[in-house]
Amino acid sequence: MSNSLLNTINDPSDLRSLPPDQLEDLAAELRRFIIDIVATKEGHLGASLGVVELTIALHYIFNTPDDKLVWDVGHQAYGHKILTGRRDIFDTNRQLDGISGFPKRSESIYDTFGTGHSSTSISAALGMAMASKMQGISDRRHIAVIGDASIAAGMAFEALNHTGVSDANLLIILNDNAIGIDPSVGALKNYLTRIKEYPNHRAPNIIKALNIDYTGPIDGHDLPLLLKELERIKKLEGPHFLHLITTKGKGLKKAEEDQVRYHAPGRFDARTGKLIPENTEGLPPRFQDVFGKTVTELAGYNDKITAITPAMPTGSSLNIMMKTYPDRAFDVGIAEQHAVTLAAGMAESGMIPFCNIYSTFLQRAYDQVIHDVALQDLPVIFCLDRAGLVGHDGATHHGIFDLAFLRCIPNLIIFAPRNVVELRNILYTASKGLAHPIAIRYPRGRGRITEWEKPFNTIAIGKGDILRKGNKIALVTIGNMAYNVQDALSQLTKEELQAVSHYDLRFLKPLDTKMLHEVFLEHRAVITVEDGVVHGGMGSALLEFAAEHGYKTPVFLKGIPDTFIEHGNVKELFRIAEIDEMSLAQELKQLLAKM
Ligand SMILES: Cc1ncc(C[n+]2csc(CCOP(=O)(O)OP(=O)(O)O)c2C)c(N)n1
Ligand SMILES: CC(=O)[C@@H](O)[C@H](O)COP(=O)(O)O
Ligand SMILES: [Mg+2]
Repeated sequence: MSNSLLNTINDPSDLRSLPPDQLEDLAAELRRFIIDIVATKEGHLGASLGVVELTIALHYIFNTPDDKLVWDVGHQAYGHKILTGRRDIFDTNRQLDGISGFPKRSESIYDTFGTGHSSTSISAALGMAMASKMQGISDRRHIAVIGDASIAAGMAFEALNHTGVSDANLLIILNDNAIGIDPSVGALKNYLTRIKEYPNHRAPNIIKALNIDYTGPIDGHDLPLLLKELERIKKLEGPHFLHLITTKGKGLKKAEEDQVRYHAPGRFDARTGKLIPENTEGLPPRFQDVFGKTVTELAGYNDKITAITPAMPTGSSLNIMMKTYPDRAFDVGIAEQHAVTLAAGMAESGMIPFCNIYSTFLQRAYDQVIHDVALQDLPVIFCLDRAGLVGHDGATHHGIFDLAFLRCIPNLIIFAPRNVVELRNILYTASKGLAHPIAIRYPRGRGRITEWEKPFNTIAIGKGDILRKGNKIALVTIGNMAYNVQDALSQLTKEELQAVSHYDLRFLKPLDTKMLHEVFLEHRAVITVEDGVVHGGMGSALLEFAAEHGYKTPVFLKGIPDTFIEHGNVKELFRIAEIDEMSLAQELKQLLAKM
């Protein structure tokens, strides 16, 4: 297929000059363009394919960028990027120094609001619409496009509640494909299914009941119908809600058939859609799978064990337990705040809840961790997946703040396993019952240990590990940073190596004070290495310890600097943060040369 239409569109004004009867051909070209690039460059696929017609219709009918368009999550905005001046650089999507996989204000005037975390679009677009009113701009339109899984989150409900009493010019478009990453859940999903199946049934319409004008449900792939509806709604004042039914993965048969797998499928054959299998034979397991398998195994020994995920059963591998023990493992939808307090409630009633949340999404539930869990000292077991630098999702998704924002919370134990065996053992230790809540943070992807299904061992709370002893410099790491340091050490000479100790702190809280006294008493310099922000994280904890005990030993903090780290592969990002093996080896050599 040639891109004869797509190649003429350098921004939406070019699109608006096309006659409407060419838009369906354009949709086919745009869909093919997305498939061809994502097939080799990877990224999110199904969501963008599902909104191709909507994307064209929005930019055709509305006067973007003057009219403001906000995409929720933003993983479906590839078509939007391609039509708004980024066609020729779309092959850099999610790569180091390339464009972001999400809308980003610094990237384009068409990206009105940065996203990545879900359910923000209605609030943001309502804010813009209210601002337009206050500024006397009456002809500007504001549109939020939100998915059926994202609209079920608390924040979206809060925004709808406000929208219903506002006279702002806001159009909320619900892109309802009945799936998030995994199938959508909950009573709202059931309600949406009912109104799709029986559009004329007499149950009160929730949206209308909130005083918001409702249209739909209509077929979101029917371009002429979409154009007609948007043209009509555009002329109306006040808040409106348009309910679209779409198919995630539309236009690529395999993506339509296996919507979970094709949310972000990795590499695939652009013609057939067939996945290009990764050769994983002999590779160590992913941290998430060790979590999923171990928690399921533990649940088999103890029927008080429960587990919760806010909308990430596949990503967290909790789907393993959900299959085996469907009565004790719950997907609560995109509802991180609820997930945390639900776990607190279960802990209060004597259950042993494992609450698995991606580190970055726990940011949503900070107050719940403090107010509902830690303050009441309820022994919830937080399993924080995707901690540290996650790679291509970039700044919105790196789990780099957790150590800093959790460290200041009383009662909370904080542990980072350096490998999957430690992860397995801490899950076991926590399942036996702790006196306090615990946060266990572990990274995206695979570790280095293949043999992981060993008999369980109890981990002593607050106890670090001495990995090697030297006499001049103490390296202190947490979590899988131990391996970056081990790789750096392999680059030292024998003589240099003798001067270096390596300590794995393991517990950021409570600190292993005995080990830390040894660190400060027996070395002339300390280097801390963490895959979290340096301000407030493990390095800061050691500085506080040193100050409290009057140690004057210089401490050098290595970690994520005070800037947002963008997207790229994890190795590239380690390099940027200077916590890769080369940077660490260089730092060590320079320091040793001065001693
Ligand atoms: C706060 C938050 N929690 C979880 C996620 C992970 N996540 C990304 S997309 C997605 C599903 C979104 O589903 P939906 O809104 O229906 O959009 P679709 O993918 O179907 O277009 C989830 C759970 C997120 N981005 N933000
Ligand atoms: C858009 C979004 O938030 C998710 O799709 C996220 O990209 C998943 O990340 P993982 O690939 O690490 O599960
Ligand atoms: Mg959806």
